[in-house]
Amino acid sequence: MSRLYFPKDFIWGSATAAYQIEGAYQEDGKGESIWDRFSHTPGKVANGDTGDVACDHYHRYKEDVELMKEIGLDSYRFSISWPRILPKGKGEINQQGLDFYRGLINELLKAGIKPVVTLYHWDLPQALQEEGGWANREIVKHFVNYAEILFNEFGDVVSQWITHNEPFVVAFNGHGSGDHAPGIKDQQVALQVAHNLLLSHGLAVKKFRELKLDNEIGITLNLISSYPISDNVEDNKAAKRMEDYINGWFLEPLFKGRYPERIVEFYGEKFNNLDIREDDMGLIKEEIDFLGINYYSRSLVRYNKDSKFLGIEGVKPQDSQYTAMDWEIYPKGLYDLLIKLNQEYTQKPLYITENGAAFDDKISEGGGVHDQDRIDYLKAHFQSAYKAIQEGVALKGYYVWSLMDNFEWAYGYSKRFGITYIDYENNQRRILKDSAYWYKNIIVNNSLEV
Ligand SMILES: OC[C@@H]1[C@@H](O)[C@H](O)[C@@H](O)c2nc(CNc3ccccc3)cn21
Repeated sequence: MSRLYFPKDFIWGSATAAYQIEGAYQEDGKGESIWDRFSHTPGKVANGDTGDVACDHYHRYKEDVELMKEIGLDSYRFSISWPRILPKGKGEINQQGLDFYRGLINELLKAGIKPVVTLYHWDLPQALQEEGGWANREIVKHFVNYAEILFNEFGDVVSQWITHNEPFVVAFNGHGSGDHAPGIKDQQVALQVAHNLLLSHGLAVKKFRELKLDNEIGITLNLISSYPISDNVEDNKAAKRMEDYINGWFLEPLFKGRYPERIVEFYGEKFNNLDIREDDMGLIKEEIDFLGINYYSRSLVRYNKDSKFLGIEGVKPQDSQYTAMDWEIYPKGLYDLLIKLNQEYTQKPLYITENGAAFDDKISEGGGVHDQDRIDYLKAHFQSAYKAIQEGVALKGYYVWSLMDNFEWAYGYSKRFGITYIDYENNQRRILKDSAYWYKNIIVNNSLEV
């Protein structure tokens, strides 16, 4: 056996999001979010699950920081709930909301764990949705107002800020397919939402720079590596369209100040109808300090002239392994993605802000949770990250999704991504899974045994 040693200042962390773990959905002045509304709408979430209680993190955050300390995390990535801070999305500030996050951050700092804050992880205040939400360009100033409140409140204790988590999902799952809140099914709206999200990101970064804070700011994108099933021209073009659809639509504006031409042509009138103003692309391209990457799996495609989705048909190799989300396990895709980002987009610091897998974890008779499949998944992806670092990619940290099992959006509590098991039938009891103990050893040694 040999050991792969990561750079001495490499950051090992874990990540969560407010709506997925906090619960206390109506407590201490919190306003309604679009996910409160969506999850309470019959038929939207598996088994009628909601985030009303979730992991009850709102009341158990001190216990949860103790878990992070036991695992030995260097850093913890979490999101702040906009409606906890501004119940109506704007106007009056809810001091109890600020107090909760102050308490959490204080516990993290006492434990020597770096707080990394995601400003927006999908839980828009419902009151803003009722004014059009992300489809209404007015939202940009409300987001910047919200961000400025947090920059001023926590700018001296937060290590890094992430403006948005996965604008692709907010736009296309929330406003295209409609399987995420607010459940709109309109590609034209989805494209406008994507643009307004990017614009809000750029203006929040601009505000951050004006405040002259000495921490860092970036954005997190869900990115894939896209491969053709054959080397024929049409399959290759289909794979490129897939990459432009998921990756390019956000990477190109953020780093090159333009939308990817291939897909712009495909969108045609829907693109021409967008409200894009003269300075927008320059504002979106405001320089960031790092890029966050959420990687879970690859995309393998073939051209299908009858496919209404970009002429693309997904392919699932029979000899591959799959997670409980039916996502192909493909660690090489992480390596290929990191190399491509370094070569084609940025040499800025990169962080894996999410990587992990859902498996059907069970509590064993001995009381432990033996999730060897998750250990194998993480080990293979850590090896891909290591290889990319060895080849010069400025990968500075890795956040395992997730610290604990949680509310998995439209899947409710049916999918478990955590390195900590949540026993929903037993008062949300926390049980560190074998993967947590395995991860602890990686962190202590800052190396991977292979
Ligand atoms: O699905 C697991 C996590 C989810 O719990 C996080 O909140 C979210 O940031 C997240 N993003 C992805 C990757 N992107 C994705 C989003 C929706 C559908 C399919 C993939 C996976 N995950």
